[in-house]
Amino acid sequence: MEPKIKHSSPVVPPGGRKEMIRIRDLHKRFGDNHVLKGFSLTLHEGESLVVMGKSGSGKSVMIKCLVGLMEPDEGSVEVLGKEISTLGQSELDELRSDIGFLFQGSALYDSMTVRENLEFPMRRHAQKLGLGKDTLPFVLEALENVGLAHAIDLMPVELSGGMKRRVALARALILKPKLIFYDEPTSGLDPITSKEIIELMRSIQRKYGTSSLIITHDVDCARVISERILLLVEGINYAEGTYLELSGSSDPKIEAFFKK
Ligand SMILES: Nc1ncnc2c1ncn2[C@@H]1O[C@H](COP(=O)(O)OP(=O)(O)OP(=O)(O)O)[C@@H](O)[C@H]1O
Repeated sequence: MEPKIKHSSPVVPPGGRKEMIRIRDLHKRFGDNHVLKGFSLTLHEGESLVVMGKSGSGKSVMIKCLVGLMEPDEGSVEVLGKEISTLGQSELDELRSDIGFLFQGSALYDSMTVRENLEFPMRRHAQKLGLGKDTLPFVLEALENVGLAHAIDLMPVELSGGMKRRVALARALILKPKLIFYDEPTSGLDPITSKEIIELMRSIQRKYGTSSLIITHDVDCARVISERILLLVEGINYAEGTYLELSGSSDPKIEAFFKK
């Protein structure tokens, strides 16, 4: 029997869970290159949604539209109940403080210690968060969450690739964001380190109930971390379902994602 997979249709919230992200009928073109052709996505509160798509399918374009770095040609993009296209710069900045980002390459500041790297996003939002001068307890809690409290005074050059990724994860989480976006969280890591990062993402997800949007090519990451997977194919949300539903599909366009 074919698995039950939704094709190109918006998802009904399970049990009426709050919608943290709601994208509807998103279109984005660059000249003749029509990248997103009516893409829709819903992320519910506390959910881990994985988006998979081939290289060049428009995953980064979708994320940029989500955070207001790119304007959609058509469609609606709501994050935490706010329509992105209606927000001014200061409202966008405020919204971004509720979002944690873990992007490819970790992007730590090489001239700052681990502690300073973690303090950086806190300083930017200190007023909103009502933070005083003593950021150390926050930094320590964030580092303890990723098992790196002992590395607080090290420089990025002294860290392994996996440690850098863990520090970047701690930094993404230090403001206890409502939402976290992961873009290829395991790219460039060996299989054992990838597994460690995936496990950390899972434990943090459980501890804080953060809603997560994860972009990945890594099938193991998708299997372990996702409650739901959405496949972006030819500009639309081609299929969505659980890992088991999708990986058991005989549709060649779906099968292609799960072949090892
Ligand atoms: N600013 C831009 N100007 C013109 N074309 C762009 C721009 N940004 C993205 N594109 C095009 O949009 C398409 C989707 O790009 P995008 O970076 O979103 O792909 P992706 O799915 O994130 O790929 P990857 O997995 O390789 O990172 C590509 O054809 C790309 O060339």
